[in-house]
Amino acid sequence: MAAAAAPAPAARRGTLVCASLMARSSREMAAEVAAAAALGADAAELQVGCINGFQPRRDLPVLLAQPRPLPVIVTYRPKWEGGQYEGEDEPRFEVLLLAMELGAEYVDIELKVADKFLNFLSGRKPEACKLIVSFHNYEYTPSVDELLSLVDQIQATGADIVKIATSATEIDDVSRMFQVLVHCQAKQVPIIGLVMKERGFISQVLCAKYGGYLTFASLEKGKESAPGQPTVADLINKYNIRQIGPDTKVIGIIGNPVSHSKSLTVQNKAFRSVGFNGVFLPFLSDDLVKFLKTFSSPEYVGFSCTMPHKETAVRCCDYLDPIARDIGAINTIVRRPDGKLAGYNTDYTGAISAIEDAIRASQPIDPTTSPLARRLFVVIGAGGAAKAVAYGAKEKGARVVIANRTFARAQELARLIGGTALTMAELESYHPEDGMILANATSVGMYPNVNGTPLSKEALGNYSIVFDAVFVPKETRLLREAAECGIKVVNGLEMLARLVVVQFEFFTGGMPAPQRLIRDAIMTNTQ
Ligand SMILES: O=C1C[C@@](O)(C(=O)O)C[C@@H](O)[C@@H]1O
Repeated sequence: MAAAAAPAPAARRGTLVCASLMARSSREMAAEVAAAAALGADAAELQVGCINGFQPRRDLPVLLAQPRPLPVIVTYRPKWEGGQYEGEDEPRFEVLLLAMELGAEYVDIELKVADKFLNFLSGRKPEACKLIVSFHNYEYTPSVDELLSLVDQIQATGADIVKIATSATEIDDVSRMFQVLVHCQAKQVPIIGLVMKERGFISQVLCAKYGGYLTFASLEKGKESAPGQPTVADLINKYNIRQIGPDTKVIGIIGNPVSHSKSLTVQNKAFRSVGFNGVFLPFLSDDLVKFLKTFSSPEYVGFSCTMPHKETAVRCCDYLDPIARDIGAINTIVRRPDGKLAGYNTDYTGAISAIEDAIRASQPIDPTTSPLARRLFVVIGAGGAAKAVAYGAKEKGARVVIANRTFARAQELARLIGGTALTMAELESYHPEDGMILANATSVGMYPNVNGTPLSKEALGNYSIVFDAVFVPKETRLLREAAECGIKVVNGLEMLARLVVVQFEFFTGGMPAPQRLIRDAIMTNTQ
């Protein structure tokens, strides 16, 4: 999105969090409304077509009985718009009218039949009930012009609230919806504008930044009414949607996959703890170049890059940290105030400082020099992570040895950094001196292949420290066997905790990171 400016604070009201409910009976749905209220939702959408054997005169009074824990939207979606109802329009209109008469705060009607519905109502809509006129596209997101024309068509029906829900085929689609939200905000048109499906996820959170009237959420995982919907609890507790406003800075992790990343929980928690007005989101994207072009406005201040973008990211930056340039991979991008992108590699910082700290904790060492200086440092692997660890160790003055299954790649990396290469067979008996450090920078041993290990237990006895960049599981087979040999181990979470701290400081423009909180969240959080 070429810089859709966020609306002025004064024009903004809080975006409502609405639990969209699809229970099979009216009692169950009424209980879910109460559960949604307990989770902190502001409203509930009652998808009455999901109720088995729905009998409006029996079920609506149950659902709309006063006092109600939350204001409700009554939706009775026909099959032709992705719902369950298969009959004629008129009986459905009768149900919506009954819902209005029973005090529903909102009723949803599809754009296609909105005029017909209003004719049917002929003035019988109670003043207090707001009419949402909705349009859904379950396949794609139209152009901005087409979306704006839909807004006009919906407004022309006399709708109180415009609702447009489209689908994302790529994350960039969402930016068009944001432009529509901004346009409507300026014109004071209440709009629910969301992009469904996994790649549209950020729209459900960031609509709060762009003045969306309401966002939908599920009561719990598995109960989504639309693909890619967040839970009420995640919107409120993980993404801090109540704190999101026009000035909120946007940060996130770009990659595929990204939804597993611990950074989502940890960075948002850390932002909240220091009062930083930012939100950290999953940017599920296969095209980094396009993503950075699309989300180029100044409030998108930082990005964590993960697979498969760490190398492409180097080419996207206007400025590169010198070591990151040597490594040829970055995992952190910061947008500078002049709009230029700066790239850093915090993987190597995280890994190297985790190992240094472990050495410092076990022996008194001159704090002015690195405890890695002059040590023999063996790296297993020759990919991006290995490059980062090897460059980091070299920079600290270690003598670096690279071992890799494909020996030619070990030789190439060794040549690049000025080290030595070994075959994996040679590594088994490699023991030129005591006090060596071993770092696994391959994915061997990572979940689900937890039985894998890059080096035999017998060979581990040659080292005084063993580090594993793998952090799922926390204790890999390599680390377990090293510990059994009495060797000091450093796990990948130690690296992650440190790299996330550095990323936090980049993303917040230098705020001191809440290190204890980040560490605790990384060590305990299972996601
Ligand atoms: O390896 C990692 C972890 C990470 O992917 C995450 O899930 O937080 C983020 C990356 O920037 C980093 O290099």
